[in-house]
Amino acid sequence: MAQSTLDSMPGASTGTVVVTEPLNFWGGKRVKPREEKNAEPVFEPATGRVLCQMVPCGAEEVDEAIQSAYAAYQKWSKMSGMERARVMLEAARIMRERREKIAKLEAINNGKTITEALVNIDISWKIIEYYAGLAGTLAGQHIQLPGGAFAYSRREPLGVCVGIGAWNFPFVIATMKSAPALACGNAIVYKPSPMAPVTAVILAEIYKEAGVPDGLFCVVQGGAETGSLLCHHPKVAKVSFTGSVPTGKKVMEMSAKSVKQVTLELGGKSPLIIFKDCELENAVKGALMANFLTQGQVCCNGTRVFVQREIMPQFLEEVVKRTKAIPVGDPLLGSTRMGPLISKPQLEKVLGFVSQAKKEGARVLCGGDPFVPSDPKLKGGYFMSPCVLDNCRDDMTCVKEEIFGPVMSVLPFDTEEEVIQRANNTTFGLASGVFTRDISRAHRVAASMEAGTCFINNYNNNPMELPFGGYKMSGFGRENGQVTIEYYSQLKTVVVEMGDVESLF
Ligand SMILES: NC(=O)C1=CN([C@@H]2O[C@H](COP(=O)(O)OP(=O)(O)OC[C@H]3O[C@@H](n4cnc5c(N)ncnc54)[C@H](O)[C@@H]3O)[C@@H](O)[C@H]2O)C=CC1
Ligand SMILES: C[N+](C)(C)CCCC(=O)O
Repeated sequence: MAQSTLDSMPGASTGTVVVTEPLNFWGGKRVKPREEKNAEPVFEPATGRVLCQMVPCGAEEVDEAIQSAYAAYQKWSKMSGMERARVMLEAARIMRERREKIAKLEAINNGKTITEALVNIDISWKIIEYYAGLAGTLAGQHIQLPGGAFAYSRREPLGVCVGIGAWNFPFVIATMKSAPALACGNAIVYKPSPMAPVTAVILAEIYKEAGVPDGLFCVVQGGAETGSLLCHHPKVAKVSFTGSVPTGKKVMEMSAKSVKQVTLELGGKSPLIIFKDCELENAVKGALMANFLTQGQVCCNGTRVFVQREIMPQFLEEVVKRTKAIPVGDPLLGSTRMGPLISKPQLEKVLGFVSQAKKEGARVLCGGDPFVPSDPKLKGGYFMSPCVLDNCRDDMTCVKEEIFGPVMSVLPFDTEEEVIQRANNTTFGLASGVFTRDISRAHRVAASMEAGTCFINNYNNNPMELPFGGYKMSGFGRENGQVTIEYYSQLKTVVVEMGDVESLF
């Protein structure tokens, strides 16, 4: 029964799927909600139809999940890195085998295109493979001390970690948090976004099938209240959060009460700087990749596109031509390149940013309107046409705030010095990008960016080998890459005396 939603995927099309199985997972199985009374409908963004009910977990359920994770942690943390790696590689293999079904369910729940969803699932099994590879390498140091004494350090897990995720990359975020956590010997309780609750439990089933101890990866459903129960629970050692800045601050505050470690992956308003000596075709493609993946709902998007004045006309002509040509529609069709936004309120919020931009003097070169696809079943979907805004100034709302939708703001600049200053004039600092053929300038600009990533001559290329995370209010801590091991483990120093104790007393 557990896998029936997934098993129905091959024949599923937009507007047909209803998910009825329980979406919580602990103790090695799906768990029905204790009471249904606070159930919230989850909508299929492409149709506006109800996909399933999300029933938030209360205090007792959260505690049950955490206790189950703790029991699993006791077993898992005693296994060697190589033993853990073997189980994780099996999980990666199963995930790869089911990639198409998982991608379909992800696209149905999130609205991203099937083409992108497949890339997301492929990133996910690669993340597990990557951390499986690191699991066997975890080690401490041996340090010699006077008189034959010595010390060594052990890299140990933290215990039960909590992951709280956003709705834009539901499966990737669950994997990005769980894979390094498990590689280091931790257990993890994961809370998906209430708007995208259906695929985290598939990940739980895969880990279970691969052979992790029951409880090692738990899923609890819920929103702010359930999230705050997790952040306050005394048995939780660490919280890794992906989402908005205001919620990130709350998570940090709550976690501070019991001194839990925190990783925050928050929002952005990243600059993409295009110099006149760039390869224009690539810069245009880069600007589209920086703005329109997952309907523009990506934290590291380069939404402030600074273009050197001399090439502005050519850049705009090309970028508008290509933006207008983006096929918007049914996310499950292979030819679609943009699906619906996550929700009606999100669509309204993004359209609101476009009208505000117009009021403040920006010019809409294309898009920015609600979009009704010709297919009748998509009439109730949350679609909009991708938008390019020209005539933007640094003080406009659309240039200062994270829109989280398919809206690119284009700004002219004259000199390198000026654009660096303007690019950094934001409280965010997640990513940045530069297009130029001048190799020295590229590295000079990269070094000047107050951001966790700088892409040179590309954008949004974030493979799992590379640390990902923010400067300034975009958060702290890193995900992906080798360094993330540091964020899911701690060092114990063991000091060994080989002679007699020299006492001062
Ligand atoms: N930069 C990013 O990665 C993201 C940015 N956003 C931005 O945030 C806006 C709002 O979207 P939301 O999904 O509501 O973001 P959010 O930051 O409120 O939610 C993210 C996660 O935190 C949980 N959460 C909410 N309140 C909590 C609390 N008090 N304690 C613990 N957990 C809590 C949510 O249930 C969800 O799982 C979006 O319109 C977008 O602009 C949203 C998601 C990701
Ligand atoms: C793009 N990716 C998958 C590296 C980050 C996901 C976090 C986010 O966009 O909210």
